[in-house]
Amino acid sequence: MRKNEIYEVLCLNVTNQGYGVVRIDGQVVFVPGLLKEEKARIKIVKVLKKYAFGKIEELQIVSKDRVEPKCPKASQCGGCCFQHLAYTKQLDIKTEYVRQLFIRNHLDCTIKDTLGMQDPFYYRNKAQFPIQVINDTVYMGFYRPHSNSIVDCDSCVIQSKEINEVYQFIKANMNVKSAKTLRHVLIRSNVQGQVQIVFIGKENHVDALVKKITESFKNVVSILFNKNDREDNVILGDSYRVLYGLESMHQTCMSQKIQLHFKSFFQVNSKQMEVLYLQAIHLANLSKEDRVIDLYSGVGTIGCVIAPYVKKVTGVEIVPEAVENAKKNAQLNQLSNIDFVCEDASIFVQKYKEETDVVFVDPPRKGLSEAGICHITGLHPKRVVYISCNPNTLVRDVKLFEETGYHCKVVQPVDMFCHTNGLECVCLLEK
Ligand SMILES: C[S@@+](CC[C@H](N)C(=O)[O-])C[C@H]1O[C@@H](n2cnc3c(N)ncnc32)[C@H](O)[C@@H]1O
Repeated sequence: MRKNEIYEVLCLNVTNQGYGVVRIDGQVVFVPGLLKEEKARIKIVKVLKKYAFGKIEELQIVSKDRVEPKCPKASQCGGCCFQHLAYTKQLDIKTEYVRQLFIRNHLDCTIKDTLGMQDPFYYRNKAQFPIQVINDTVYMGFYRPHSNSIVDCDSCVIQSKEINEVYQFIKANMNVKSAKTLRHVLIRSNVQGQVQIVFIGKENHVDALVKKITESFKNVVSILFNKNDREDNVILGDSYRVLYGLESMHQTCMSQKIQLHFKSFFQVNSKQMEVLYLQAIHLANLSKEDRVIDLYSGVGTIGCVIAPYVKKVTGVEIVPEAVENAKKNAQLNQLSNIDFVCEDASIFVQKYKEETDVVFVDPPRKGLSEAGICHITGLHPKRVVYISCNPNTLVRDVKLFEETGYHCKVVQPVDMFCHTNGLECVCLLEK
């Protein structure tokens, strides 16, 4: 097989990344956007040792599950790889992906169907728009897949309406001088419709724009400049200046008030966050006698939600601003049985000696370390509830838990990231 060759193919399956899978002379070829049972004329664009990539030239037989993407840029932007597929089928692909992962790893547990959204659009409460200036023209939008070039977008159908409105205003009023010193604009919204904006870059030339924004939008409650002159891909720098309002905004989770610093983590889908945490609480089967550890606690969202049902919660988080928020959130919600520690979670569990009934873990994508798992199981909790945004590291870690005598009973996938390849899972591990 060679680059630029044309083939007529039948799509056998779709991966969790939205790539159609075809076989040509026994070799696997991945074709972005092609759906199961579709026939197409494809062009080979890249040939590697074990597989190749193709692109659709002409669709000859179209799947009944194909839908018109709501976003005109869906096929160019790297954000949504499934907008062309009926939403219920997206959920099936996500469930099947998790099921196959567990089967391949010889893990015998119940994988439930993915819980999706009634309305899977305009759900995100956080967007990071990259900015570039090319030939004195400002480009803002999202990165193309596997690239640093920007697909210029005027709106995004998975971001909240408030984020879209403020983004469009910023884009329309951004001049070349300001844009040249910026890398990203981060915009967050909450369920009350309030908005926080963080301009990220080398120098602050946005004061005039900030004035225009605050004159035009009463719901913008916080604007910051975050200095980032790093050469790598890390979006936020260390130092910042508040340009308007405060450095935190408020969110809510299951009627708990959550103060959120712009550097702190918060689930990007507020509705599905509640679905996920309800599942986690259900699996944890909490009682008033339970002493709970909430590892990777962020701004204390899970801790604050479960505190009324248990004896005591200890949250552990590494980002100092998030821990500050978490302590404030305990006060805001009048919770006296919860405290927060600013420490690396695996170091904390290594030293911790107190009786523990339930451990919640909600780590970043890379999951837990082997030593961390060993120290968690060394506390002999009755139940571990593992929330994960990466099914691959979840499976790896579940295998390690199983080696120590904990058994994974059930995994519940929740679609937090509709139309994209992201997926959140919550699972219960018990002795
Ligand atoms: C997926 S978020 C979960 C946050 C929180 N449970 C929630 O629901 O909002 C992961 C959190 O782990 C924190 N984190 C990352 N590495 C850590 C470590 N080594 N020890 C403790 N916390 C860590 C991050 O700052 C982030 O707040």
